[in-house]
Formats: sequence, structure tokens, C-alpha cells
Amino acid sequence: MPEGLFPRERSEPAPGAVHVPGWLPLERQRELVEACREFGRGPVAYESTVLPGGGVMSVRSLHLGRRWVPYRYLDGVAVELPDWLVELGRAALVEAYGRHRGYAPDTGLVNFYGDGARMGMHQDREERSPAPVVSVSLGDTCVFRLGNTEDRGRPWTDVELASGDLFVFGGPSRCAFHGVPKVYAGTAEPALGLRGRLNITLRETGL
Ligand SMILES: O=C(O)CCC(=O)C(=O)O
Ligand SMILES: [Fe+2]
Repeated sequence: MPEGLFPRERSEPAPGAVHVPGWLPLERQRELVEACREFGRGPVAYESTVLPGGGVMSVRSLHLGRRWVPYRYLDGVAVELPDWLVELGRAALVEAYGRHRGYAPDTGLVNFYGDGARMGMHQDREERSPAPVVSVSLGDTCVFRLGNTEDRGRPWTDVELASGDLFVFGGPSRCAFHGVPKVYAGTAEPALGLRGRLNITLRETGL
């Protein structure tokens, strides 16, 4: 359980993967939570993704820019990825790697983890661009499992992602398997005004 007793330090759990705890101050987190609420008012919505086997994902997802469906990106865009999220992605890469190399994400995925939601081990591999994935967490703390590039199994490293944390995976970790096996319900800072966990990921599809 996250106890908040120990300072959480920046780490590089695998080559190309960088975790920056507490990257965003509370006020910025609140703005992002409000923006995620606003996105859900339309014209796109938070929806549970149905997998080809019939399973339904427990997270509810909203797509900005290019829309992902299992396991490809659709043509066309219902809602543009806002410029300020592109800028956030660039700032994230500068924070993680010292430069952003013209990072131009064209898809943003907002995942909401309500009670009991989790995400199985998978690769983000429908993009053609090798540019990193930027991930920002809001609300409840979770266990983020960063695996290897071969399969869903071990070796993996578990990292706790709390509200305001940045996680970037690029380079040799870009196609690492990863997932969210656990969310610690009720751990969000009450002042954030969010029950559950939100995760924003930015990617360049290269499509
Ligand atoms: O929620 C997270 O931290 C990870 C989300 C993720 O892996 C994805 O949307 O592909
Ligand atoms: Fe992913």
C-alpha cells in the first residue's frame, strides 16, 4: 500500500523508461482532471472497449485525435488533440530525456479506472512512429507493471504511479509489455476532486 512515508525518487526502471514522481503540482492536476471531465461532455465519450474475443475492458476510454480500436487506428478524427496536450507531451519528454526532438503526438487516450478496473499486460504497438509514449497519472495511485519486450511474463518491474506522476517509455522500452494490475482505491488527494484514477497517454501514430 502507498503510505506516503518515503520520498519517491525519479527512476529509470528500464532503458528508455523514466518515472518522474510528482511531476505536476496539485493545481495543474486539478486543471487536467477538469479538462478530462470536459472532454467527456462531447462530442466523444468515455466508453468501454470491447475486445475481439468478446471481453470488455474494465477501464473506460476516451480518444482525442486519432482513435484506436482493437488493434488499429481508424482514419479520420472526431476531436483534435488539443495543442496544449501536444505541449504537455513535449514538456514531458524534455523532463524525461532533456529534449523532445519535435515530438508531435496525434493521439491522446484518456483512461478512467473506476472500482476494480485494471489493464492487462499488452504492448502499444499499433503506431508506426518510434516516438515515446507519454503517460500522466491523476487520482488514485496504481501499480504500473513494466515488463519485457518478449512476452507478458517476467521479468517485470512494478512502479507505483501516483497523481501527478509522469511515466515515459521510449527507445528500447517503447514496445515493452505493460499493464496496471492494481489501483489503490481511495488514495487520491481529496482536494483533487476525483474518485478513481485517470491516465492520459500521448502517442505519435506515424500514420
Ligand atoms: O493506465 C496506465 O497507466 C497505462 C495505460 C496504457 O497502457 C494504455 O492505455 O495503453
Ligand atoms: Fe499501453
